[in-house]
Amino acid sequence: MLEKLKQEVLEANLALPKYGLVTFTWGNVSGYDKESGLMVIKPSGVDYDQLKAEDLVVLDLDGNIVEGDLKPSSDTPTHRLLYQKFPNIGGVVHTHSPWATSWAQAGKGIPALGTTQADYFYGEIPCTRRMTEEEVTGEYEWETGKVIVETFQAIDPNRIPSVLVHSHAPFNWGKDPNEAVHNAVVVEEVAKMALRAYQINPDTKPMDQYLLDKHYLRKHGANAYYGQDKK
Ligand SMILES: O=C(CO)[C@@H](O)[C@H](O)COP(=O)(O)O
Repeated sequence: MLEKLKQEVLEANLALPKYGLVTFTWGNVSGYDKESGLMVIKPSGVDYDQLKAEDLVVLDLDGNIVEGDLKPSSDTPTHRLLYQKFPNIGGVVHTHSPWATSWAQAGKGIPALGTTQADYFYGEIPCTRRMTEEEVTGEYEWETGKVIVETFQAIDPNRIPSVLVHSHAPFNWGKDPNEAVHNAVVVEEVAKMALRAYQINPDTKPMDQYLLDKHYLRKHGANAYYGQDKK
């Protein structure tokens, strides 16, 4: 199981430059196996074209390294907390993809303006509040996870599998690393489309609820959870 998860995480990290989501090493993907309680994440600062399965770091959700010689991604605490707090997810992606990061820097969520977003997100992709000086100077990456979880108190993370961290960049998730990367690509695309829509028409309004329902619920079902559309 762990070797399979490592391969999935390796391929998902290699997909980041392939889809234009990263510059240098500004991104990381992890995967989580609920049965073993172990996660696998990219090592910090390693170029994607140098990355090998044996470089990946295996940890438990308390942050204890179980396997791997390299330093885990600096964002590991954020990934850990999302796995602890968001049941059903098995993959997390963090990038500084430029269009979505522009919305995060502006402190604005991405409204659902069209069916491209509605096929993956049941509404607006939210932006967190600003982090306090105490949070930033404290256990920063852990506190980043806490601000994300706080943002989802009234939002179902299964139905909106992405967030923009204010003044930082997007975090995305899914049932596995591959789906998390897929969602990260969609966020970058809808971020670009939304900004252009507002440039064309500053008075652009969010899409109608009936159209959002049609596209999201047709694809995910009324009680969809990752990997198990409830009938
Ligand atoms: O958000 C940041 C830095 O602002 C990090 O995500 C880096 O962009 C990647 O860090 P490593 O995964 O290489 O530690």
